[in-house]
Amino acid sequence: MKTLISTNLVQSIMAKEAFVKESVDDILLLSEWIREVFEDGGKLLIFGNGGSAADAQHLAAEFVNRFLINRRPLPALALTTDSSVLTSIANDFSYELVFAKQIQALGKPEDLALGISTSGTSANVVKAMEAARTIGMKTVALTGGTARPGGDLAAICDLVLNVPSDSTPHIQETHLWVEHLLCEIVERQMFASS
Ligand SMILES: O=C(CO)[C@@H](O)[C@H](O)[C@H](O)[C@H](O)COP(=O)(O)O
Ligand SMILES: [Zn+2]
Repeated sequence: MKTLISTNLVQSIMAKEAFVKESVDDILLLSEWIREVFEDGGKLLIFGNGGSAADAQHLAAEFVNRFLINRRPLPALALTTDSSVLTSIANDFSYELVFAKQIQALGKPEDLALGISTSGTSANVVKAMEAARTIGMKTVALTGGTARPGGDLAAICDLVLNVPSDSTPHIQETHLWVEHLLCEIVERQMFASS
């Protein structure tokens, strides 16, 4: 088990290193887009399944409450939290529409849709991105994979930050890392006095 621990740790670090090597410019670009959305009166709408649903909620909480700096609340909403909305859409229509219908209800052109999917192929995330595009929102995906980087989301999003790994847990660990990093960059750019 000690070998498993050290191997797992090395592979997790390698996933993050490979991601940064490929995507450092896109991380900075996304931080600029998020800052612009907040400064221009828009909001983040964030969604994903399973562990990525937890990420969506985690990230929204960092922006609405605070990350490292006490400052005004920033508008970010996870589309994964209202069980009445989620179950009624899934029950009456299909699970594929649970995020898309919320995007149609809440999304404005000045908003940014942030979809989180380790495969890039989850149909409900894809349909939400299509809905966001129709509204004229910026569309960004955090994804993973090596054979088809970005999966189905690659073709329909304005920006895809892909973790070049085939391990779902290590992709998720990298997503959480970059989500925290984005919070730190945006907070510093908007609120740090020095
Ligand atoms: O957390 C994990 C696996 O580590 C799972 O809950 C995982 O998020 C779920 O299987 C998701 O449904 C996977 O969806 P996606 O990342 O491919 O869009
Ligand atoms: Zn997980």
